Amino acid sequence: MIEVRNLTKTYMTHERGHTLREVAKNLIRRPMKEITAVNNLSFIVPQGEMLAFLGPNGAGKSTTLKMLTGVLHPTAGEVRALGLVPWKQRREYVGKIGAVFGQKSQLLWDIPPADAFYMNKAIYGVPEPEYRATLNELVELLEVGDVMRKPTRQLSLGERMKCEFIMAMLHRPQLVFLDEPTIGLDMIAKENIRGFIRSMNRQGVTFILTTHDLEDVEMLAERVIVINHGTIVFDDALGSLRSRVGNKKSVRLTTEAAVPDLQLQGLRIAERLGPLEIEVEIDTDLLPLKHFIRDFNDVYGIADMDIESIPIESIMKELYLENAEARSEAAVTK
Ligand SMILES: Nc1ncnc2c1ncn2[C@@H]1O[C@H](COP(=O)(O)OP(=O)(O)OP(=O)(O)O)[C@@H](O)[C@H]1O
Repeated sequence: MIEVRNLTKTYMTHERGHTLREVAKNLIRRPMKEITAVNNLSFIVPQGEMLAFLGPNGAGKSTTLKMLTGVLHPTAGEVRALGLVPWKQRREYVGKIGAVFGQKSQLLWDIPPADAFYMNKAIYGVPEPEYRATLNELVELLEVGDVMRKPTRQLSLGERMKCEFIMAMLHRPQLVFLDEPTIGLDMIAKENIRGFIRSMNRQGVTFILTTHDLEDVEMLAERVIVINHGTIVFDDALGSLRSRVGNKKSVRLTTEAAVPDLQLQGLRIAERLGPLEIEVEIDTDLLPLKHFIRDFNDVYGIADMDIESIPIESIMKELYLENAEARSEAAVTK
């Protein structure tokens, strides 16, 4: 469905200079600097997949998405999506894809979503019976029958996001790009939107999701691609992201005696939350939980304890840091 091969994008920007002298000099002759935002990306997304495309700020996600949606021309490489080259066959391509950007609205502030939907019907040339059937299905799924006739500016953020999804899905796109689709929503609205995405995915719609909300990723994605500095640092099933860091647990403890700074294999003190409260990270392959609990109880007295799997946030942080360390080592050996 989507085939990306050696995709690269470099931007040319003006160098500003750091010192006053440099800034003054650069006013006369502005030297150019090349930034490689996306560096030789290759991956395939099969039809019906729910892919999370993640990375820290500045990793190159938006640049990649802009090329995949046909907004930007790449510097090098190829993309074939739905049988088309996005930036070359843009008109035909946009008729087949959808996009929801949590921070950008496709609705019109002063008119009700119902009217904006009708406008989209005309833009995409959706025949009346198909439009009615799709609209009814989506309105029922998202429960927006009443709200879609109010002016958009009167809607709550949750109601508006549901309408944004209807707007994006009315022409029945086979491929949908989501950028921070649940940003700012409360838990119930988030769950509604996620349920809707899952039900569309069950109908065969492919989703590419970019987000900094890792709960969205855990609730939705089957596969995760992580990029950093424009290159892929991870591409596998969501489950493998967890197993990558081994069998680690996060344990929050309240003890009767203070726990000193320990050097114990398989244990890392992650945070001191109070004089008798700490959070530790345990690699259970090196330090089995039952040994940890027995020994800690004997020495410090466990008054209370909470054990959880390492949150996906920590796994991602580790992945980003690992990559940064590898890059700085490579820079030193150059
Ligand atoms: N139009 C542009 N001109 C010059 N540099 C750019 C331009 N757009 C992006 N960049 C640079 O390219 C790199 C990748 O940016 P991009 O916006 O793709 O990252 P991102 O992963 O989407 O980040 P974020 O999560 O913060 O949105 C950054 O270093 C950014 O400063």
